[in-house]
Amino acid sequence: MSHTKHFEIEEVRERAVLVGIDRGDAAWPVSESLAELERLANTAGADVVATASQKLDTPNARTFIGSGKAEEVAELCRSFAADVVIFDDELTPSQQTNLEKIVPRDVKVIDRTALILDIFALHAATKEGRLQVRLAQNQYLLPRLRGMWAHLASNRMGGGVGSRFGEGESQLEVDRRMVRKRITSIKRELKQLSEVRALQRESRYKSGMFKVSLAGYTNAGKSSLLNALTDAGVLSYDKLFATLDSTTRKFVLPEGREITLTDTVGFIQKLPHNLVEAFKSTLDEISGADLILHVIDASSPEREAQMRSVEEVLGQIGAQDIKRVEVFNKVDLLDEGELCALANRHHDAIAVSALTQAGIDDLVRRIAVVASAHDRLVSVLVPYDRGDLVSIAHERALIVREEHGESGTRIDMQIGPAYAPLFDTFLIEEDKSKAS
Ligand SMILES: Nc1nc2c(ncn2[C@@H]2O[C@H](COP(=O)(O)OP(=O)(O)OP(=O)(O)O)[C@@H](O)[C@H]2O)c(=O)[nH]1
Ligand SMILES: [Mg+2]
Repeated sequence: MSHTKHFEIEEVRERAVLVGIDRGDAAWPVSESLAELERLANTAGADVVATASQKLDTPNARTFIGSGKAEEVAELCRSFAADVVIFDDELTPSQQTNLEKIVPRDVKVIDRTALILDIFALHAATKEGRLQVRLAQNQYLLPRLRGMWAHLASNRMGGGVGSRFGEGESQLEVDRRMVRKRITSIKRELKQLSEVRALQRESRYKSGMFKVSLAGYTNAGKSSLLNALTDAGVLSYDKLFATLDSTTRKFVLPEGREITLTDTVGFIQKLPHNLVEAFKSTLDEISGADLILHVIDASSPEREAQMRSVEEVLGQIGAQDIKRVEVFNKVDLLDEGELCALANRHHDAIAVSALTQAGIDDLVRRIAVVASAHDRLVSVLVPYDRGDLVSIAHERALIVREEHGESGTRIDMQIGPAYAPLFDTFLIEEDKSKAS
């Protein structure tokens, strides 16, 4: 696959030191958070050579960690010939500057947010995806711009070369203005693309098809599950954020009803706010769904905390009221006892394995139940010159009984609210007790 090659060819792996603070959070122990940061670093092309953490309730305003700890990190960089220090939380611009003065020259200091942005930039495949990443990158950059040309400023004051642009304006102001302009123009381009996407969604909506979105923590197996259901051939990868662009596939439920399934970008704890905003139109695929399959890696030790952070992001994008089914994936990695405990804790959930296909039928059945929850139960008599309606019934409804009589085809069926009105003129009777 060309994607794999891409990683092999460009591999110049950097040596990274990871730094986290221990806030005594039982749900996300610092060790787990750093383990995740290591996976992010690996995905971005860095190997972790050393790790440091410090117990702290609130970060140090100047250097994030205490100054003694910062010296220790600098020492680690020297001993392990590190190229980069990666902090597990977002640094303020001044913390970043101060830390860069403490670590050896040429060692970069970055944070989790910059790392995630980097991975997104590596994996963005469509025009919209790339624009969304560039928007988030520029928004991240804006407050972090420094007067890189500060040493020239004094020369400029005295006139001469380089002093003639933007009178009275420092290089920093020029840079900021440029980045702001770039942000505006990216936003404009994105707006046009999102209008196109909205139209596509609209036409899918008008088609009345039931829309299902797969959402969940990164690496939970959303793409694998879409592949298991539809042979979509979506890239699934043991890397974080393998999927950035949503893929929509048509899926036919066993009863014959057609629905759409959409794979989406994964979530992560401490997801940069800018990124959520920049990916708004991609995330609209989730907030516009009729049903969200919340895909969970059942084998992850951080499973419950991951579920909570997904719920949080779903709230941020206004998807909290959409019907949701929890799908525990990778159950092939659990033993009997763990499976029982899972079932006890989450009664309503479905356990599956995209790998072995276990539980996939249960999942499809559950989707079918939810898709038919708003159906009307009707009996109609369709005249023989309306074969078009009979086809619609076959494709979109759940047929209970079908008979060919003298004056037409009698169909007893469960049909969604989007299609039912088409049959109103041929209605014989309706069972209102089914109304939901
Ligand atoms: N053992 C096991 N591994 C699985 C299963 N489903 C997925 N995986 C593996 O988990 C990894 C992540 O799978 P993906 O389908 O790429 O996960 P994703 O949720 O789409 O991830 P992102 O797109 O990065 O958010 C891959 O290495 C898969 O092979 C499963 O049921 N069992
Ligand atoms: Mg994926």
